[in-house]
Amino acid sequence: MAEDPVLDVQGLVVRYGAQTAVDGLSFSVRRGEIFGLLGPNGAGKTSTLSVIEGLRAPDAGRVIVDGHDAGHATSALKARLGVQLQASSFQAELRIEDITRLYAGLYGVPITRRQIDERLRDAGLAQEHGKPFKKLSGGQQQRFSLMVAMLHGPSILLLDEPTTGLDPQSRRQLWDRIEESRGAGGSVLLTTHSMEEAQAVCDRVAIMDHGRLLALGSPGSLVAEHRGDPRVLAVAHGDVTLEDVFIGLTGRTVRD
Ligand SMILES: Nc1ncnc2c1ncn2[C@@H]1O[C@H](COP(=O)(O)OP(=O)(O)OP(=O)(O)O)[C@@H](O)[C@H]1O
Repeated sequence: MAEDPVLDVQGLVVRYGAQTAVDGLSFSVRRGEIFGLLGPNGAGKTSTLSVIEGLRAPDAGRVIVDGHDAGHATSALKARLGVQLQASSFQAELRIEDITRLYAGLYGVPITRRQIDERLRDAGLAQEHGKPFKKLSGGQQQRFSLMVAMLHGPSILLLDEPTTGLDPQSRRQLWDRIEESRGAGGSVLLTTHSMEEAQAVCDRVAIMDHGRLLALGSPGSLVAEHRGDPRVLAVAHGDVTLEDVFIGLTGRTVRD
């Protein structure tokens, strides 16, 4: 029998006044899976994440995170979620070892000085432990925020465009760390505009637009399934790629 998914989104609807941002979206993330939520600007990805995070109540449908209803943002729900904070959320002047202690306290995870050193070392930040957050490079800041998001051993990590703005080296390093978290039994839901990234790290992806699901499957299976689609062939240059499938299904029009 299939295991319960770590995240189950069923018939999700999110509205802002008269505008429907998410329009009956359903998908689930399996345990140990890296799942990519893909869509053009304004497709509804961030709105979906905000319900999963318990920041917004769904207007319809339901979201279950590791057995907990995200519609009731309880501490049990928050304990199951790892949310990567934006750089601007961290206290820029504080040393990163102190920020680590602070967040461990917020998450209710007792942490010793030695454990802080270990966490920072595992994130490749051993030399930086005494530096204020603002003195870290962009790649170091991303690695640090990923480490903080995982301090309490969440069931699923939510990463909203985790590698935007990183150089190729830092991007690869972050991919390695995302894959390591799967090795440790964790699950990941990430959004990205990089089809290369989706292809490299995601076990399965959902392509959405206008709040609706257009396609779901492994990157390889989506390419195989859609390689004969005239909309995809019309945009392909040579061998059909995931990006061709994405543009074929969502259209060439640039979104605001
Ligand atoms: N707080 C809000 N108030 C009103 N409309 C909103 C709000 N947040 C998002 N929207 C609208 O809802 C739609 C979906 O936006 P959302 O941010 O979820 O998309 P997205 O897929 O995350 O886009 P992007 O890739 O640009 O981050 C858009 O049309 C957006 O303008």
